[in-house]
Amino acid sequence: MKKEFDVVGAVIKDKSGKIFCALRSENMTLPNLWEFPGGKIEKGEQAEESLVREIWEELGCRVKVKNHICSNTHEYEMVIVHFSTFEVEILEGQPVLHEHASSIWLAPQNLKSLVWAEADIPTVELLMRETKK
Ligand SMILES: Nc1nc2c([nH]c(=O)n2[C@@H]2O[C@H](COP(=O)(O)OP(=O)(O)OP(=O)(O)O)[C@@H](O)[C@H]2O)c(=O)[nH]1
Repeated sequence: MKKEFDVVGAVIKDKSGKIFCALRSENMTLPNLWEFPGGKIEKGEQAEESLVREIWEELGCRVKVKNHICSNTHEYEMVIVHFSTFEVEILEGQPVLHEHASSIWLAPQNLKSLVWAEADIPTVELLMRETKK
């Protein structure tokens, strides 16, 4: 049976509405794919707590979790990921890459220029649709 994980991802926007996108490094699972920073929810944690912890570990900044954006389940070859994204606001500091290979701030309409982890596509599409309204 495939392992299943609950995973949270952060949608961080700058003042102009650009979104922070992070590139998974070669030594991570799903290497060289773009993602929303975040990670697995650990036992006993709420989704929001995990996101605050993961962003601190991965990007070294303090964030506040705002609204829920999207939840979906994606079945990869090896694992099943239950993925939820939230908009987060940076309270202190600026993202510094501790684990990712690269990062870029992109306007929502340009998000599809990157190759995303498959579980992230529903969030990407929702963010792109929102800006067209
Ligand atoms: N952080 C994050 N993980 C994602 C996204 N999309 C997605 O499919 N995942 C998957 O969800 C899982 C989250 O793991 P993680 O980023 O916490 O990685 P980890 O260090 O705990 O473990 P691992 O990299 O050894 O699996 C990975 O299997 C990753 O491939 C995303 O946007 N952000």
